[in-house]
Amino acid sequence: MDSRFDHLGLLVRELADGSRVVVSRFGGHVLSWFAGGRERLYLSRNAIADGCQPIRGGVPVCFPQFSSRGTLAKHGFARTRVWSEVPSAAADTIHLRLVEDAESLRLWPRHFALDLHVRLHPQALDVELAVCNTGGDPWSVTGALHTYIRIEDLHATRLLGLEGLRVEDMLCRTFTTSLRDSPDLSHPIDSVYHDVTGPLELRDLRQCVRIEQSGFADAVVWNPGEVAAARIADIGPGEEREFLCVEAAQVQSPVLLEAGQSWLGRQVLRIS
Ligand SMILES: O=P(O)(O)OC[C@H]1O[C@H](O)[C@H](O)[C@@H](O)[C@@H]1O
Repeated sequence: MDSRFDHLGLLVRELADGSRVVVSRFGGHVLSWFAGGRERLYLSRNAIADGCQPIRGGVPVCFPQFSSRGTLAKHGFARTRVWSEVPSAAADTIHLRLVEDAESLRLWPRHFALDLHVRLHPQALDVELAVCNTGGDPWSVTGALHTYIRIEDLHATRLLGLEGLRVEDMLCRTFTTSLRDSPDLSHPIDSVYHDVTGPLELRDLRQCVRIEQSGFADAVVWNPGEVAAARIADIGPGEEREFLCVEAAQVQSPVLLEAGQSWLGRQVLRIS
């Protein structure tokens, strides 16, 4: 990891096998996961590290709104807030918390606690997001763990395990059933797959990453493709071929939490 992000409040865990995770308190954002001898997450060479704007890459937390499906800023505010570190008894775990403050209450007048646990295992990264309604009235949220997986070459990548699922193509604005064994990654993709239960498998020239999720009902697959990526300032030239976003998400059915209720969502990446 380069030093651009050092001022954001970085937390690091390392294991004896050389694996390592780096998490920023700004955004509650996993920036890097090094495992099996190489980096497994994409972090843009042009990522903005000004402590105000979202960081392009890693695992942004989208909360309390997914994308532009609501009145808040795109993907909500959690990815641009400074989270607090909570001491963890487990040496392999980073625990961060975000609760409401005057600014969040102005944007979204709800009392909440978000707890992010990032656990590093020898061949796996486990990211868990707990959402608690700490206020007196019910509310609902959408959101995601917006994971950018680093790949060798998008055009030689396949994402398996989505066949037969209901899919919303957000580019074509259609709902269909996914018939292919892998989505077509030679074109821009922005799709929400519903009711994901089984593991997904991302395969490229050098790796196989197994992606498991629980709590989150949906998986969003996103890559802007060459033309749109060229218009996104914080994606470096040609870098769109170096990542595929596979997001554990709650999009179709917002999570409704009564006062005092909690919800838990998790995504586990495992290399082999
Ligand atoms: O550029 P961002 O605000 O980080 O959003 C990046 C992307 O996130 C999700 O995957 C959405 O489905 C896309 O529509 C969006 O473009």
